[in-house]
Amino acid sequence: MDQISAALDSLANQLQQDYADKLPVMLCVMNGSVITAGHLLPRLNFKLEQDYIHATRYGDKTVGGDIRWQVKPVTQLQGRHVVLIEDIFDEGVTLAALREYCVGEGAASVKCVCLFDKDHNNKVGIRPEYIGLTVPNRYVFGFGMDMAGFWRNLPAVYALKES
Ligand SMILES: O=P(O)(O)OC[C@H]1O[C@H](OP(=O)(O)OP(=O)(O)O)[C@H](O)[C@@H]1O
Ligand SMILES: Nc1nc2[nH]cnc2c(=O)[nH]1
Repeated sequence: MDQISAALDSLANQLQQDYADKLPVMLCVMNGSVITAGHLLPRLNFKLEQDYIHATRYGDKTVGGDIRWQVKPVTQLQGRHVVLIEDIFDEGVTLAALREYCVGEGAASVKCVCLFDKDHNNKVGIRPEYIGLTVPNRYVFGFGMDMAGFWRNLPAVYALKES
């Protein structure tokens, strides 16, 4: 928990430096990022707009599938500096789709702040601009991330037992 807290402080400092004068739209990527966003946003003391976007590809599974779009943001992204708030960067498929969507909506810039980066090389190519901590290449849950739909509420991060 101390490590998570320190990582959130560091991410907030970086965002503070880069976005204080940009009136960004911070998009919480539902569902997993709700806890990350809830801890990160109060650490920022500049004017911003907050909204959410909901795309998912894991559902109750531990392996990702096709992206399912659930909700697109109500806030107009045209000409805006968009910051996607993510809990975990795994293969990068979700982030690639989210970026493409925001660029397609005419965002002036799109960057991503992500609390956890999973340690493996099977990534689609893009990376979040701001990363908090690295987690091992295991299915993890807690701090917003689910285990078969449950345990998002755990205050720390746990790894599923390897079979
Ligand atoms: O880099 P990727 O391999 O695409 O995986 C990362 C995505 O997976 C998780 O969402 P998930 O689809 O599990 O939905 P959830 O947030 O509702 O749990 C997480 O919140 C990211 O959005
Ligand atoms: N809960 C959870 N969701 C993910 N989405 C992509 N990787 C993961 C993971 O390790 N855990």
